[in-house]
Amino acid sequence: MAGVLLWVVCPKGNATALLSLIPRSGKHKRCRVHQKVKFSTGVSAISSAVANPARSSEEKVYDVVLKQAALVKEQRGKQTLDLGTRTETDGFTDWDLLNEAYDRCGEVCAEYAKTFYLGTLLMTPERRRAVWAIYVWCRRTDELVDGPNASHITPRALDRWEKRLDDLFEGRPYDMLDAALSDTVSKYPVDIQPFKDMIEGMRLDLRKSRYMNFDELYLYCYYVAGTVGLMSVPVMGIAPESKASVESVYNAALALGIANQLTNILRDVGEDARRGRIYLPQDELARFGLSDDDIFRGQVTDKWRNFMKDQIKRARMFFDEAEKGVSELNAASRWPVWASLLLYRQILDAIEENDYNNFSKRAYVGKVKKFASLPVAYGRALMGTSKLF
Ligand SMILES: CC(C)=CCC/C(C)=C/CC/C(C)=C/CC/C(C)=C/COP(=O)(O)OP(=O)(O)O
Repeated sequence: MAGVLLWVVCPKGNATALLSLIPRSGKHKRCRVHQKVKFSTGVSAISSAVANPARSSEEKVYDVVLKQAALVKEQRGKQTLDLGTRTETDGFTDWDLLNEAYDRCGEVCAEYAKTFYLGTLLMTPERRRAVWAIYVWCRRTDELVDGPNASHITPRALDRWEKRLDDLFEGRPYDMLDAALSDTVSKYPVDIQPFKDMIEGMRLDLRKSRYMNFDELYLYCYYVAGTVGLMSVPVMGIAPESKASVESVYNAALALGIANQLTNILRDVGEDARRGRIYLPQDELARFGLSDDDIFRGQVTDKWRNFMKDQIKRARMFFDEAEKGVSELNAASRWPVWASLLLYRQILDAIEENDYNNFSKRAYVGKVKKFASLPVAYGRALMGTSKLF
């Protein structure tokens, strides 16, 4: 996921430091999305599900959204989370060791996602370290297929990673980083499904290098990035004063993951093609008179520009959908989310500024723009709820 939240301003150069921590391997791409109902999002999936018995990826993913929302609602019904009262006899044994594990997660987050890390410092200490633990697990999972050992990764290795996940959810962590997550999932209404789905995304990436249509791509994006949004909401928390439905907040979180992944895909078209991978809907390429060969050739033509305009428009629609939900989060969680959203969204502007040459020019947001976004994000975070209900 790279970046789960994490992802924010994660200087690429820091990647190596993480490696020591993480089992590595192949290379995959995280998210992109959509089509069917033109520029649809999860919300529209409900009505289309009724009309169409053959369920789309969005409809299937929306079932997961509903399940996650139900868990949070159940938790909201209870008083407050009982945090910080663990003793040395329950669950994971040693309190000091657990604190050390969380600190290590924080270090990893600080190393790989600096801006996001800074934002987490505004959260309550309990939420902050829970976010770090989730971040680190996603990072490690991503590294399985995206790190230096990626070429050695097999479906069996992913099965073992999933078994480890089951164990940590049952309070049997394998190592200290798992122990931090194990503790987090015992305290917050975090469900295992999005974690399993992220592993499924890694499996998909091992066996698939083409996506026939947006529906297939959407599912991939959900697996590798939408899941991060679903994992984050229970920890970030919904503002007590929010009048939005829990489902709509989850839907916005899902949309942010999808938007980020689509952006990531559009930015990395050339890099992916050099690895033989095309994370763009084949039917949409054909509709614009483009084929795989055009991607491998890497010439920016008018056909390509028109295709890209359409793809960027879709990614922005997912960002728009996500923006509606940020102000429903707990006040202290909004700033890091806004900051990362604004920064990632600007990558789309950078692709335009590069005249759609995403074959040989990497779109990036310069330091000045990055820093200029931070006060904007802060200002938006101060604004209250609610555009969602
Ligand atoms: C909007 C609401 C209600 C909640 C927020 C919910 C959250 C935190 C959603 C974020 C989901 C997320 C961060 C998905 C990961 C997306 C992604 C493509 C990360 C890319 O990570 P890297 O591959 O490290 O990125 P770079 O290649 O740009 O370094």
